[in-house]
Amino acid sequence: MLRWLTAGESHGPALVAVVEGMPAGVAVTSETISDALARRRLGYGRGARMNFEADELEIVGGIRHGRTLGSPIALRIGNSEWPKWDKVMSADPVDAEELQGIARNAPLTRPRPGHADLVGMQKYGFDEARPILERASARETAARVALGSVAAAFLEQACGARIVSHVVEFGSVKAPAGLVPTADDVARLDADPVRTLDPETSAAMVAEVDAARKDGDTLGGVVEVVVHGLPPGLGTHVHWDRRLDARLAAALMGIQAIKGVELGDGFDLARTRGSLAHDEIVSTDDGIRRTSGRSGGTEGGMSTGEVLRVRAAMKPIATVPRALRTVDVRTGAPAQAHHQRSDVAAVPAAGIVAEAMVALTLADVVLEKFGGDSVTETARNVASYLSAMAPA
Ligand SMILES: Cc1cc2nc3c(=O)[nH]c(=O)nc-3n(C[C@H](O)[C@H](O)[C@H](O)COP(=O)(O)O)c2cc1C
Ligand SMILES: C=C(O[C@@H]1CC(C(=O)O)=C[C@@H](OP(=O)(O)O)[C@H]1O)C(=O)O
Repeated sequence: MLRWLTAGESHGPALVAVVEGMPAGVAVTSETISDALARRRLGYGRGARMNFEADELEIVGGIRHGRTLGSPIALRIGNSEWPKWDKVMSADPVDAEELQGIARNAPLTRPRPGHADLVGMQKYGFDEARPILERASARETAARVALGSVAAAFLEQACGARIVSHVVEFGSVKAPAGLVPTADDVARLDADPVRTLDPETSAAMVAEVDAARKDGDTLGGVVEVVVHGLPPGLGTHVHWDRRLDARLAAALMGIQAIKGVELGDGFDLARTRGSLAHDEIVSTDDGIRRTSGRSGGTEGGMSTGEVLRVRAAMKPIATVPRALRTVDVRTGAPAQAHHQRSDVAAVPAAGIVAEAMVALTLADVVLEKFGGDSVTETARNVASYLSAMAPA
């Protein structure tokens, strides 16, 4: 079983991530993890911070000479913003005079609708939003992506599964239906400003972001994560909380600003007659297969062995430049929500985070089913299961 945890604030010294339960022998280097971190910074619509901040990766433990050791893997991602925030975010008390005149220390008393500010202050007993937004911030997703890159390496080496994501909706622009990327499309998708397959759609999405920025507004969208090469039978029909689709939905819903998840054609299936909604089963030279992929690669809470396809809907960024109505919690008077530098949209980045969450979820499920103290052992167990599987 895989256990993992992240810690750290958006403007603190660093993010920290630990994963425990990863088998030994997984080939992974600083480059594997740094490349994943760099992919998360891509994407049209992100704010200034993405340009000047670097994710400073340090592998603290769990990997030696490019292979996991089977011990907990501990990663540190330094925030290069830290020197500007060392007083405001200091762990130890700072003299009031030292804080005076630091503009970024001004109390944030005008909570943003759609962010964690207000309810976080109410629940945790703070009179301003800084202590809440620091952890609610999706800066934390860098730590997940770092861990996700290790999980993705394990999946590929244990069972040949490869993960890719793409943007299928950005604001009101939709990618043409039926375009499903292969694992070899990753470089092409990463080179596209909005990580979508169709060039015309890409241009329209870029224009949509430009229009929102010009209007002082923000956007959301929908990303799809696609996994090729998963074995059938991950997850189970016997317990609600061990269904693969339920676990994927929870993992994706656990990403900041994700408000909807669907497996395969999800909500569209609800509008379709049964005769057209399901994936018919046929016998082929390649064994028993499905003729289509509407279910998204799960039936009865188990992977079918077909392509896994899961979508996540991201709401528009809450820090709207054309600030929304709120209340100044100091005075109770009507006010405009605070607005500092922010993303116009982060949909392409959310796709990379979604890949990481899917990788961590699938790695956990694969380890539950196949076990293994080394990745070689896991791979052997997968091969043995597949060779004995019937009917096939
Ligand atoms: C990659 C990524 C980047 C984000 N960037 C911002 C941002 O710049 N400004 C903002 O207000 N929200 C941003 N968000 C969304 C907030 O983190 C999120 O809305 C907030 O934590 C409240 O959580 P909730 O939307 O799930 O209710 C981002 C989310 C993701 C996944
Ligand atoms: C820093 C990241 O994303 C941040 C997520 C975020 C939010 O409110 O979620 C707000 C912004 O931070 P800031 O207010 O400091 O500009 C984003 O830049 C990152 O993804 O690395």
